[in-house]
Amino acid sequence: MSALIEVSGLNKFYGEKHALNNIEFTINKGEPIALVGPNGAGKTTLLSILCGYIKPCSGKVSVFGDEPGKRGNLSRLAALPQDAQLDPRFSIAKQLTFYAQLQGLTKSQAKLEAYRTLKLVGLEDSINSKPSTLSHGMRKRVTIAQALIGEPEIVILDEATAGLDPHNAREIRSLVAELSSQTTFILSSHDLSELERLCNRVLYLEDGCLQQHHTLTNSTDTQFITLRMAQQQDDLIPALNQLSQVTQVINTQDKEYLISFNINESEVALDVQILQLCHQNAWLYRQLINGKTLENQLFN
Ligand SMILES: Nc1ncnc2c1ncn2[C@@H]1O[C@H](COP(=O)(O)OP(=O)(O)OP(=O)(O)O)[C@@H](O)[C@H]1O
Repeated sequence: MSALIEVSGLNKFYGEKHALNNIEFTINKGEPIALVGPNGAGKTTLLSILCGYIKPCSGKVSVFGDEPGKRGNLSRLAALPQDAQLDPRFSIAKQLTFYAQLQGLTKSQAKLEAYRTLKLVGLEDSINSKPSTLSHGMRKRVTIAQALIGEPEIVILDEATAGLDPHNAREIRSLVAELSSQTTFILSSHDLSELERLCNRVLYLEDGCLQQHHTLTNSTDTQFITLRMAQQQDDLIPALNQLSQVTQVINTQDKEYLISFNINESEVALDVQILQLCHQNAWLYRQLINGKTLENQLFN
């Protein structure tokens, strides 16, 4: 598999501030990547370097085998900043047509491309609307359509669903999932459950350092069960600890328990035993997940 992005020994300073500290990772074609980290961790700085907006102080960064931002590669990578804005003066069709023309399409090709991308985000009926007549969610979808112009191979979406209602957020997630076979998405978000659903790999930045580098496959994860209850149950932890396969139970947050266990082939599967336990005690559970949630992978 060819690497689309290769980063090694990357450092970025803003004056005394060491914003990125010796970062190293590779992104291959067709694997959606999540970029996670607390405020000020260096996510925007890293994304800006990948786009070629700012230069690293040291290290190697290669995008499509070239320096980031190389002219010939500009249409191959699109980035949607968190605060992307539309021009209030022009219809969304005009704006997207203009951006498509900037990529070298003729006016008629560009119009078709504007229609194609607006259709992808479900806005083909609003094509002649000005941004002020659209809802916040619709405007966000227009900016995502803009990022998809010209079918870029890499699309960076910074907080693509922030501020959207659940319906709109779901539409965007479906679109990303649908396009992931042909487009490599890099998604930055504070919504870990969203990233968990969409991404195979996670880059976790903290204070400029790449702290963890996960692959979200369940194969390494089968020794954990995450149990979400309808109510906090004081008797639950002692009862779970009585089950012979269970090695540890952590109350990770309100009503959520992370259960570590050793598989014993001769016994009834642990998830079944846990459900029986809930049934016998009339404890209402909300969700049982085989494995750890992304949040628990990062923080527990
Ligand atoms: N232009 C700049 N000049 C000086 N310091 C900067 C500049 N841009 C970012 N920083 C600092 O570098 C660090 C990383 O900032 P960055 O914006 O990359 O973090 P982030 O992870 O994107 O944060 P957030 O989640 O809040 O958007 C922060 O301490 C920030 O204050």
